Amino acid sequence: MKRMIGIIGGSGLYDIDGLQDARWLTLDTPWGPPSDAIFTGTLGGVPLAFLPRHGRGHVHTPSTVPYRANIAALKMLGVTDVVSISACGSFREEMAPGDFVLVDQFIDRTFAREKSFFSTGCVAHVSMAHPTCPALGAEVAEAARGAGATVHPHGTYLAMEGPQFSSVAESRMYRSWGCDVIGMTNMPEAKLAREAELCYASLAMVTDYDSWHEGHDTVDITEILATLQGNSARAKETIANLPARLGAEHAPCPHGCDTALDHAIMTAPEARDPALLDRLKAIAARVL
Ligand SMILES: CSC[C@H]1O[C@H](OP(=O)(O)O)[C@H](O)[C@@H]1O
Ligand SMILES: Nc1ncnc2[nH]cnc12
Repeated sequence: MKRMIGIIGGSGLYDIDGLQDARWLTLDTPWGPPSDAIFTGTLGGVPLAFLPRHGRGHVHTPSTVPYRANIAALKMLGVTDVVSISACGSFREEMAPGDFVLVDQFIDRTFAREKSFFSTGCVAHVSMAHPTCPALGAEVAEAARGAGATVHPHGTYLAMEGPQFSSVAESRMYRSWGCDVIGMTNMPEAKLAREAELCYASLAMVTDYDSWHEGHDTVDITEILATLQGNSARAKETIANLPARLGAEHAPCPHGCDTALDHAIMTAPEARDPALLDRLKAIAARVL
């Protein structure tokens, strides 16, 4: 099938350069409108859709980002591969501000968000044992290295509710749990991408040492913004490198991202809610 790259831009990344035939598309989904219009076009001959996660001007808090609408809108546009770009704090000395981390595991501590497209009348359980696509992630990591970034190839991301940052005690606790980085937005985004059978990779840009590091100030937004400004050119170059690495064809995912719903739906056909099924067609038509 034809590939379409979807980029979800995090804090500090509200647009991208170099798209051909570019236009901002306003879309609606069965879960309401996404965070903003979606910037679509082609980059290096590959169709690409860019969505600023918080909206242009940074309107949505991590809790109010319409995660379901964002993933549904990308799926409805024909996106096959989602690359999530985020700012994060670091729990590791060696994951220093300015470095990039290819996140491949999550601990989800968010609690005030809708986390599934499925619901009463159509229940589904997808696997999140391996929450990101290793094949897509490997290309994203190389694209970032090609942009001159120091890239750590693995990382466990603690997803916190926010919007306040962690206390020193929380920061130490997450570190003791073995987490590598912390942010407020990759969950439920990764879960929803899996439900929508999209390959999903998360590239997190370290902006600070959160609040555990005795040799550094506790995290504050001024430090984060300064690091983000320094990093945005690298993030944009990473995106520019992606089409050549990924190519125009999306082969069946060797890790099964695009068949995640094969055995996931539990609800008997005769017990399914027709109104919910109607909405679910936007993301799960393949199995309904
Ligand atoms: C700007 S600091 C906190 C904010 O930044 C990150 O957002 P994103 O993941 O969209 O880059 C973090 O998760 C918080 O939402
Ligand atoms: N320390 C931190 N905690 C949560 N989200 C972040 N985003 C960037 N730095 C962060």
